[in-house]
Amino acid sequence: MALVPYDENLVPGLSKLHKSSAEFEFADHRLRLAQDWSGLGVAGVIWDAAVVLCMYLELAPVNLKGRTAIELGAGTGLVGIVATLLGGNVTITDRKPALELLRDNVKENIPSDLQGAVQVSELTWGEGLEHYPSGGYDLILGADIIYLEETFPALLRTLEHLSSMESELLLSCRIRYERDKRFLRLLESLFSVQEVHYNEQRDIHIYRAVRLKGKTEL
Ligand SMILES: C[S@@+](CC[C@H](N)C(=O)[O-])C[C@H]1O[C@@H](n2cnc3c(N)ncnc32)[C@H](O)[C@@H]1O
Repeated sequence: MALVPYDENLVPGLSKLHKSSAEFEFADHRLRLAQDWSGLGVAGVIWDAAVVLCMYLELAPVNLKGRTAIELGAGTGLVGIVATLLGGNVTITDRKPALELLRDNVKENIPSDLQGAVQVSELTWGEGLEHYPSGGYDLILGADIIYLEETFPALLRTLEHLSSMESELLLSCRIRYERDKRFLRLLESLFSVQEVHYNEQRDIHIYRAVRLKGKTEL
């Protein structure tokens, strides 16, 4: 449950200019995450999709215990941190500029006995995928990562590379534009996609996807 959920409506205002922090309570832990809009833009703040995905992971029957998970486009790392606290072995990823803040947030919010269950690493969609095990993750997580049409083919390639027939993909997002729906249709070329949750207050959808049998080519 979020103690002080991030309010996206504040972004166009003063909060844009400053570094700040946001507090949450998830998985019986009090979390305090640093944000840095001025330095990192969209990667430096916590989006509603992340908060709603954490609520879903905590309350819904998503089993993380002992499972391998990877978070894509993690930004400040809230989802990956909560997934680790819920028992997952989690790789939290984003582009290089976001990694310093991510590492700081992981260090601050994951107790020392769980630090071995989490790693932060660079992953720009579609690049250097050979560094990540093909089909190597039980759970692939992404909050508010469907928004740049030019990244859609690389994002889909990344999801294909990371997933096996047994993997589960959970994507949370606000549908802002037609192009967001276009990505979901693209996703359906390789995955069976189902909406499993809608948070009306925050207008956030969560989609669960599993690989379609026999579909391996883009
Ligand atoms: C809207 S933010 C969401 C951040 C975080 N998941 C959240 O919900 O709070 C989008 C994230 O996707 C990342 N991103 C955008 N394009 C990317 C790419 N080509 N490869 C990897 N990450 C990317 C950004 O760096 C940013 O962290």
